[in-house]
Amino acid sequence: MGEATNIYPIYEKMMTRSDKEQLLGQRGVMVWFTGLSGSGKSTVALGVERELHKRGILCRILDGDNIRSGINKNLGFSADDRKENIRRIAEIGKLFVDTGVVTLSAFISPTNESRRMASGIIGADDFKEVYVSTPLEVCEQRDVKGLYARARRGEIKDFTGVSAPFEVPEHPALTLDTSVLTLEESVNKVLELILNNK
Ligand SMILES: Nc1ncnc2c1ncn2[C@@H]1O[C@H](COP(=O)(O)OS(=O)(=O)O)[C@@H](OP(=O)(O)O)[C@H]1O
Ligand SMILES: Nc1ncnc2c1ncn2[C@@H]1O[C@H](COP(=O)(O)OP(=O)(O)O)[C@@H](O)[C@H]1O
Repeated sequence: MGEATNIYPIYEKMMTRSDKEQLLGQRGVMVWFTGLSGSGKSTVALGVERELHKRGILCRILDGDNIRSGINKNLGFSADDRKENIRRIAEIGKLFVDTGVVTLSAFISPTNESRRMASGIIGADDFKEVYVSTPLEVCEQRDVKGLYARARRGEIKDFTGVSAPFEVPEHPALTLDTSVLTLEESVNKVLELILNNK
């Protein structure tokens, strides 16, 4: 176990990213949503996916439903586990981007350090950070899953925005406050970001 010493790269035999992008007629990119629970990351990502699909653009959403319940089901919400969660998501995302797929990631990713790591794994040119800046009070009022109420009662520890930190992104490509923008407006802004990424 440990070091993979007997593995030899086969990359020179593989079709390239550019071959795949030509096949699909599109460019791979990672749209990295970040924001509090309930801010609207998944809802906006779903809207974007639907619109891309209509335009014949292949898209993949990575979110808690397919990552935290699968490959990352051994991870919780300590600072170390969140970091590992993001690292694996970025590595998986990179595979999709390298296949020419428009990839949408919808995780809180609460720290600048973890988002920097994700950008480093994927490559800064292919990494578009979208900060869903919906205020905590609005997210808490929505309380889609009833988790804020439980966190306030002390039933969930280290809950982002309540008892664990969220660091505001320093230079996002886009900021969306879903308490001000309609869903359609947010979706259109993300679409514009993707479609202008030539
Ligand atoms: N302690 C704590 N803090 C924050 N969130 C919690 C916690 N426990 C469970 N949940 C639920 O898990 C979802 C966040 O998971 P993420 O993988 O996006 O978080 S992170 O990026 O690793 O910080 C988040 O879902 P979303 O609402 O989709 O963001 C919560 O429903
Ligand atoms: N303008 C809006 N844009 C996006 N979501 C909105 C908007 N207005 C209300 N919502 C609601 O806010 C909630 C956001 O939840 P979700 O997308 O799961 O957030 P996250 O993935 O960030 O945890 C959904 O119930 C959604 O219907």
